[in-house]
This record gives sequence, structure tokens and C-alpha cells, in this order.
Amino acid sequence: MDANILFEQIKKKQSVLCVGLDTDLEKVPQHLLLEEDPIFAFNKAIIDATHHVTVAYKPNTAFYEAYGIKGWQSLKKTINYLNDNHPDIFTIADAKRGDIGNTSSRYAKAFFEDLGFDSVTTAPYMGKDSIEPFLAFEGKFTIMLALTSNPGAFDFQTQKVGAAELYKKVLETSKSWENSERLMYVVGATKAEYLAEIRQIIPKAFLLVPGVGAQGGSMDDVFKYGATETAGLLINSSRGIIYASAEKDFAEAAAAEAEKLQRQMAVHLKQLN
Ligand SMILES: O=c1ccn([C@@H]2O[C@H](COP(=O)(O)O)[C@@H](O)[C@H]2O)c(=O)[nH]1
Repeated sequence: MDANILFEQIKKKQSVLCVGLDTDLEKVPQHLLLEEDPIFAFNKAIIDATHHVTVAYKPNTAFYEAYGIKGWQSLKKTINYLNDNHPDIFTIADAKRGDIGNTSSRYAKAFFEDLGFDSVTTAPYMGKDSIEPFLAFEGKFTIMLALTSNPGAFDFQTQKVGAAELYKKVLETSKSWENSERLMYVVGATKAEYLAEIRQIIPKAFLLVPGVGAQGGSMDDVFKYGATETAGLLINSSRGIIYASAEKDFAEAAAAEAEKLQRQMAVHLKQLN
């Protein structure tokens, strides 16, 4: 996907909402378990109910891999459903991959070509040759972990390596990689106060920001420190939206939560223009 399509979606929907499809059969409404493919049935209902306020969907692959081949088939059906019915909505495979070059090439082929996602998340720990194979794909984006939302982010990412913190080195160094214009970065909403400095290093790149809602991050702070004139943000909420209700009204409840977040986003987006 061209980034302009994403910008147009943001403008049209007045939203930077990314809905996380972290579908767990222990949490979906019981009646769906009678369906042939309960994971896909759940995802389809959530997508149908939320797409009008959503600019990106992010299935976390762990929730599909946990169910083996059936889970992988549900993931494939979900991405096909999105590509067939909502081709202008950005898709993210949250898989956090990255390996030696030839292996990374296979991961990239799996997520970009076979599954057909617009983007995949990657971990930068193995360096340039582990990420450039993803960046080689035209029309696709690689979303690299920079400063994550979890408490363990302080174990390594904020530690100094020489004069700068590791996450800053990751941001700075990655700018010199081939096709770096195809990079986006993950920064947790729980680390919003770091966003002003992050924006000095990567003023234009899109940020995928998880951690609002269930993890306690503040959307207001994300906009305050991390927004650019064009927004350049995707704010993710998974559990807060998809498990808003565990009853038959789960899709309506998800829509209500998504709309609530979109209204908050619209207020911030108006202030940017
Ligand atoms: O730093 C990170 C990177 C990825 N995630 C993922 O985002 C969602 C968040 O889910 P919520 O239910 O909205 O908390 C989930 O898939 C994580 O694996 C993250 O939270 N933080």
C-alpha cells in the first residue's frame, strides 16, 4: 500500500485507530464456538462493526499460531477478508520477526506475498542485515520495535550504549538502511513522554503506538508528544475494543468502544490542522 492511501483514510475517517485482532477462543462469546471457524467469525464481526472508524487492523500472529494450522487458516481468511472488502485499510501482521538475512527474506515473503499483509512488525536486535530483506519489498512497510510498551523495555532499550540510549541508536542507525523510507516504528503509549525526543530523530516516520486502554497509556499524551502535522500515528487498542463485551452484543460493544476512541482522536486531529 502507498502511504498516501493511509493518510487519506486518516483524513477521511478523522481517526488513527488500529484495532488489534488478538483473538483468544477463551474470551470470545460462547455461541461463536459453534461456528466452523470461530476465530474468523469473531474477526469478521469485529471488522464489520468497526471498519468505519478504523484505519488499520493488527492481528497479533501469536493468537493464531497458538491454534496450529487451524489458527493459520483463520489468519489467512481474516487478511483475505480485509484485502477483498477493505483494500484501503492498512494491515499489520504483528509477528515481531527478524533473523539472518536469508531467513528474514522468507519471513518477508510469508507475510507480504503469501498472506498479503501491508506490513509486518520486526525486532531490531539482529541488526541491519536482518531488517533490510523486509525493506526490499516495494509497497510494503516494516514496523520495527523501538521503545516498547512493556515494563521490560527498561531492561535493555533505555540503557545507554556509549552516549545514547539503545532505542535512540536503533532509530538513528536504521535511518541509513536501504529503503529506510519503508520503516515505521513501535513506541508504546506507556512511554509517551519519550515521544518528543523520538520525533527529533524520526520526525516523519509513522509510529505504531500500542498500550492505550488495557495497558494504561494515555492517548492525549501520545498526541501531545508524538503527533506531526500529518498525524503520522497509528494508535492500537486490542482487548479494550474486541472484548468490550463477551455476550451476543460483542460487535456492537466493540463498535461503541472504537467510536469512543475515534471521537477523542478527531478532537486531536482537528487541532493539528
Ligand atoms: O510494545 C509493544 C508492542 C506490541 N504490543 C502488542 O500490541 C497489542 C496490545 O494489546 P492491548 O490489548 O491493547 O494491550 C498486543 O498484540 C501486544 O502484543 C504491545 O502491546 N506493546
